Amino acid sequence: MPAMDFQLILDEINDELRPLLPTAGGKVASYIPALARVSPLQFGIALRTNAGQTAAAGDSAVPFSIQSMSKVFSLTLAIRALGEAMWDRIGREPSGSSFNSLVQLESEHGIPRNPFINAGAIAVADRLVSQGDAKAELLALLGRLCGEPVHIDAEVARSEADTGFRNTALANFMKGFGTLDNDVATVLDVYFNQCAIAMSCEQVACAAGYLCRDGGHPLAGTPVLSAAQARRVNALMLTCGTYDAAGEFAFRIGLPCKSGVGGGIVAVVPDRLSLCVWSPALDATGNSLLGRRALELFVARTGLSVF
Ligand SMILES: NC(=O)CC[C@H](N)C(=O)O
Repeated sequence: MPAMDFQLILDEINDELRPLLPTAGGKVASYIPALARVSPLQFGIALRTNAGQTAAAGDSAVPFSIQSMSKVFSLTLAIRALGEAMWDRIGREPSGSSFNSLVQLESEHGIPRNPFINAGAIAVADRLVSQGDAKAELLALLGRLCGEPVHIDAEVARSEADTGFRNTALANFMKGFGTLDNDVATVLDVYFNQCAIAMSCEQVACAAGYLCRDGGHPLAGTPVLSAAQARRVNALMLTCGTYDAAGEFAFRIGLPCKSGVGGGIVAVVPDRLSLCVWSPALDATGNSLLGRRALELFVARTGLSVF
């Protein structure tokens, strides 16, 4: 099989989608004021192969708010620290509900369906708070994974905290059920700050590289997770990573994906490559509209999919 020209493929996707930016529709996440100010007229895509080859197009070097893509990395830290015990109070089923939904928590006794909906990620943040300085550890992990320092956008973090009424409700509700060990304000501070980490497509594509390498560090090769743990994170990304659009993503794209309301989507082709696409305008399920289209085009052009 001839080697694929990934740079050409990403250039073609950028050329095809960029002209659609003004008319494609979708909306930037307006419930977080600092995100509402981001221009929707941006599109970037980047990938890194297991051989270390990189390709990138469009606004691939522009840092953006990684938002819920951070949940992959916080889950990774928690699995590293706790192993199987990580799952004592967090489920592994798709929710079929929106990312910030409260509705299942009541009948399910405060146990969040999975670690990628907000409730689940807040419960993961609680586990990390019990382990030490969660914010510092997350920044250190991401910095090591992409080989460059990353930082928290303080304005976005403040904005999230100022308007995080639903997340505060989720955390209090879980605290009432005994799902959280630590105080709500401390846990939410970690959650809001992890969502406010700023990274570019190129950095995220590199950082997620352990998920297509059986858990091996993308730059150093040392284990970040075991192969079995990495496989499970990928399974959760496929089934739960894009919330109530996860079935549609599996159907149309067929790759483990994790989205964020900053407009980023990180995707994994196991044993092959990791990629990240970013465009801030979101569809009704909170997933990047053109990001999804870009992944569909990528899979159609390359034939790469887990199915
Ligand atoms: N889907 C997301 O990216 C949601 C993250 C966002 N910070 C929130 O809590 O609402």
